[in-house]
Amino acid sequence: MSYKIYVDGQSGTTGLQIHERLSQYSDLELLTIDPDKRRDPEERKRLLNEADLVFLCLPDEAARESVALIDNPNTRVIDASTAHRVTDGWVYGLPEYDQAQRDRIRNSMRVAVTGCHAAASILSLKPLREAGVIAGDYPVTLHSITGYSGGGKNMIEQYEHSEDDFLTSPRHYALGLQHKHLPEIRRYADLQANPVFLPIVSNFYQGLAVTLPLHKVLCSSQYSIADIREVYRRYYDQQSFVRVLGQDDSVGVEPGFFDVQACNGTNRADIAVLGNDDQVVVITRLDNLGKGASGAAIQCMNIMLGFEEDRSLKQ
Ligand SMILES: NC(=O)C1=CN([C@@H]2O[C@H](COP(=O)(O)OP(=O)(O)OC[C@H]3O[C@@H](n4cnc5c(N)ncnc54)[C@H](OP(=O)(O)O)[C@@H]3O)[C@@H](O)[C@H]2O)C=CC1
Ligand SMILES: CC(=O)N[C@@H](CCC(=O)OP(=O)(O)O)C(=O)O
Repeated sequence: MSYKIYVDGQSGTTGLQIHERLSQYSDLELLTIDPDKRRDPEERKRLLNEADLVFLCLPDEAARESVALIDNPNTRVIDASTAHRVTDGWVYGLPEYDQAQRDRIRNSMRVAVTGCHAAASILSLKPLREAGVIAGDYPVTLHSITGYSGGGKNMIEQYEHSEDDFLTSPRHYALGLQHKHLPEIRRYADLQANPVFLPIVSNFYQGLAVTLPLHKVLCSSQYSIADIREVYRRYYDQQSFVRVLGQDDSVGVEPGFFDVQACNGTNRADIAVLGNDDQVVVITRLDNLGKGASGAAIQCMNIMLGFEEDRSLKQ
């Protein structure tokens, strides 16, 4: 059977990448909208209801509008926006979250793909919470360094076509500590309070790394750095898109420096446990446009439609 697929927001950063990946599936029928009508609710409604599965690659408000336009009970939705990630009736699109998540995704009509910062944060936090290395009231701090494509078309335009000097250096943002990914991080890492989360956007196109400091005195029992690495190893043992870096693995091209862009072009997340037996940091990197957006969305589609999970995705 050939499924009909529609990408709402097909000309945006994430939409274009999903389209490109879908063009490798000769057994799917891609529905496309006339570019002049791409914001026309009537035309979008027609396509949304004709499709077996739709990707929403839109700002949050437009994603909510698309969902409201769907009245075909058989149309399945994969939403790349922040709109539905902690909404009842939606499944969180992170297959590696726990043992049951793939089945939840497979059986769902509504899947919300993770935020890019959130994916790296939750992949770091969940095994530690599950093993009891940190408790739910652990005071979590997260820093995320991201390429500017994370900000979509407008930010790409700003970085690539402006002469402004301030864009040449890294910029902290979300300074009110209320970034839109906090609700999903808090819920899926099962934390009692919001982490202190501070992202930093820098002058490179794509790639992201979240740093989680672990203060050993605050961890529930005395885990060595090797024990912590082992917790991740065991947790992600069966996951082809998560790699736990060993003590001797290189984390960057140049010794002593971490490479934020090493997962670019893949759907992989790398987790590095660094430091020493007194102080540990966990750094998780991924491609914000891959595992952080279009790659994750395609991975969810593969699961939902019964394809090989890694079809068209690089590890
Ligand atoms: N970039 C990234 O790394 C990530 C992005 N996301 C999320 O994915 C979603 C899309 O992001 P991204 O691709 O970066 O954004 P872009 O700004 O690059 O693209 C947004 C797209 O949405 C379209 N659009 C906006 N408003 C409407 C509307 N009312 N009706 C129909 N179409 C509309 C735009 O159309 P037009 O061509 O007319 O401007 C554009 O094609 C967002 O929710 C974003 O937060 C998620 C994870 C990572
Ligand atoms: C650099 C930059 O601005 N990045 C975006 C994150 C992109 C993303 O993951 O957005 P969604 O939550 O909508 O999926 C931000 O921090 O808001």
